[in-house]
Amino acid sequence: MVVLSHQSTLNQLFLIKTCKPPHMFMEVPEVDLTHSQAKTMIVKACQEFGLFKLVNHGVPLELMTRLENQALNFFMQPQSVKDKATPPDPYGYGSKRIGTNGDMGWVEYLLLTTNPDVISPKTLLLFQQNPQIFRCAMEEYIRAVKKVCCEVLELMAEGLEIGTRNVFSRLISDERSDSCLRVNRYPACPELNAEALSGPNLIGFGEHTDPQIISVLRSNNTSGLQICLQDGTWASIPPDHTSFYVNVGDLLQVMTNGRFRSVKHRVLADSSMSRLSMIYFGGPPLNEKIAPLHSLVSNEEESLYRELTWREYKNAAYKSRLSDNRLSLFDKSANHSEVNGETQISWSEQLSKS
Ligand SMILES: C=C1C[C@]23C[C@@]1(O)CC[C@H]2[C@@]12CC[C@H](O)[C@@](C)(C(=O)O1)[C@H]2[C@@H]3C(=O)O
Ligand SMILES: O=C(O)CCC(=O)C(=O)O
Ligand SMILES: [Fe+2]
Repeated sequence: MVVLSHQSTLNQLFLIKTCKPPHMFMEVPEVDLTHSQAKTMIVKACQEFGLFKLVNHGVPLELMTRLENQALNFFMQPQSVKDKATPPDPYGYGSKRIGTNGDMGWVEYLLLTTNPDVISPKTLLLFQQNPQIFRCAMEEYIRAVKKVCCEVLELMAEGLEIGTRNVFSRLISDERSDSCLRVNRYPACPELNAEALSGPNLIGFGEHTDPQIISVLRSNNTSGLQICLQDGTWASIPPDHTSFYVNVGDLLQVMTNGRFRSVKHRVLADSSMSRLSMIYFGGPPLNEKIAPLHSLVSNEEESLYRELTWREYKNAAYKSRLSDNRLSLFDKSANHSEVNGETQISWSEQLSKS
């Protein structure tokens, strides 16, 4: 058994008994944003994996590292200083606790809204040393990543042969778009070293799908991200600090009527290197009605999901545990399913009763 230095019960919570996959998963689809066939490659990847690596995206490495360094400056402060920062509600600084429903991970993070009006006073208190430099780095990064995100969403619409090119991107470019930026730091955990190849792993961020439309992730060169493949096995994604990994979120699965997979993913901590990731979560305005697009549904019977607003879905998601299947709430077939002649009470019904 792995003996963690502090031996706290808390640490035990983060251990899972899977063996580390021996190899990196090298079959992750790679899409060159400037390639003439990018739209076809994106659609294929989103159907098969729900994730792809994006290269030639045009965002300068310097912009990424500037924000990364600002975040590291923040994380390197003494814990007592960080603990005085805004607790995540949901925005702010958090450590080990993810969300408010009991999920824990070997991670500390900043969760920030991308809406500049909301960024201002409260969040800026987090960055005591030089708030303006942090703010500037963040705003420039968000502007660049949002542009890439919209380009990708337009290629998705084209690839799916939906007449309206901006059917997805308009939801993110809308000034009321409810998007956010998360910066996660997974500290190295040397205590894992002894049994690194066969022993249990340390969960940095437990398995989940992202509730929004799309997520654009950039990390340093430390591995840890894994996706769940269609056969249920976990595959380790090779890190690349110059590229983005783009993954499908729940709302995009709904809008594409299940053609795109909102991919289940998780992060494992490393014994020797800390991982720093920055994820842009593209969400629509809160009042936006989300439903399968008509052009992707041949008749009403084939529509897999009922209509929802992002507000409704977000509220439900934030009441759920990380690994819950939140989409079952809006899955027409799952809600009142009968198994062996008995009506199953779905997770959503349990939720509304609680
Ligand atoms: C346990 C939770 C954390 C989370 C809100 C939730 O109740 C379920 C979804 C979680 C998630 C996953 C993707 C993003 O990291 C996130 C910001 C989001 O929108 O949904 C987190 C939420 C969070 O950390 O507050
Ligand atoms: O930190 C990472 O690499 C991924 C984290 C993640 O999936 C999330 O914050 O939703
Ligand atoms: Fe995620």
